[in-house]
Amino acid sequence: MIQTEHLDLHVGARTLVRRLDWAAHPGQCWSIIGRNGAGKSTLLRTLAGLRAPSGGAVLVGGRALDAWAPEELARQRAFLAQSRHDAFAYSVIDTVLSARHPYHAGHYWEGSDDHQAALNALAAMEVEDLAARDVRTLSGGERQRVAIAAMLAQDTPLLLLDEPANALDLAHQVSVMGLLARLCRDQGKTVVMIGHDLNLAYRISTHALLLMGDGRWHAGLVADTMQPALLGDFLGHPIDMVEHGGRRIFIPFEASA
Ligand SMILES: Nc1ncnc2c1ncn2[C@@H]1O[C@H](COP(=O)(O)OP(=O)(O)OP(=O)(O)O)[C@@H](O)[C@H]1O
Repeated sequence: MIQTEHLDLHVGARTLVRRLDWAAHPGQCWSIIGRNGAGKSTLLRTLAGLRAPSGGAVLVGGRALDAWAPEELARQRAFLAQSRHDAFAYSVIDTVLSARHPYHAGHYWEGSDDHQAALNALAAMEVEDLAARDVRTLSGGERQRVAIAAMLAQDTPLLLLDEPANALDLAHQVSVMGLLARLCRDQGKTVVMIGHDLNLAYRISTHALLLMGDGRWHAGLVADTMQPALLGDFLGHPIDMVEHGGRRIFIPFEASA
């Protein structure tokens, strides 16, 4: 679905990612893991086509990103940014309906199918009762769920999400992550997301991409990559792990007080 060939990412004099050869296939759910400033958001924005690579290439469906027309690409991948600023008084339903725009080149696009798709997405995120609200009046967690609903309404095979669990309470973190896992497992979607919660990432991801922030990276199945020694190395902090009821639980070591 998406792959990189010898991808380099530089910011200023720093190399964040060096020669990344990586691919995410339908049905796979990838977590990108690394410490603050390691380059996770820069990489995700590059995968979305919002930032040019410093070297190498990103391919979606086997075609270089710049070979896709913007509207065509918007039918292939949806992107959830880490933060957003709402300058205007749009309603929640209009915000989600606007995600249907790629399906209506040059035509009136608020057809009944689109309304249904938007309402279904709002219901999946448990925010259907907010449909008429001005987005500027929503709480942080409600706004995040509306943004994810818009991604669902965009109905793309590839979803790129920068910290989807941001601002969500515990119950919604678990339900949103569970939904993303089901989209991969049951509908063959490809999910690539950034997250700082290792336990949540391990529960729902099939694969992980670890970034060191100095060019080095490590990619593979979660069972192989999400190992305490490797995670501790990439996160710059020692991590312990316990197996409990078939689950792995990661615990950061704490110096005794
Ligand atoms: N335009 C820019 N000019 C200079 N430095 C930049 C620019 N954009 C990003 N950086 C730097 O590149 C590094 C990577 O940033 P990025 O946002 O990708 O990190 P991240 O891994 O997503 O971090 P976090 O976990 O804090 O969200 C950071 O040190 C950041 O300050």
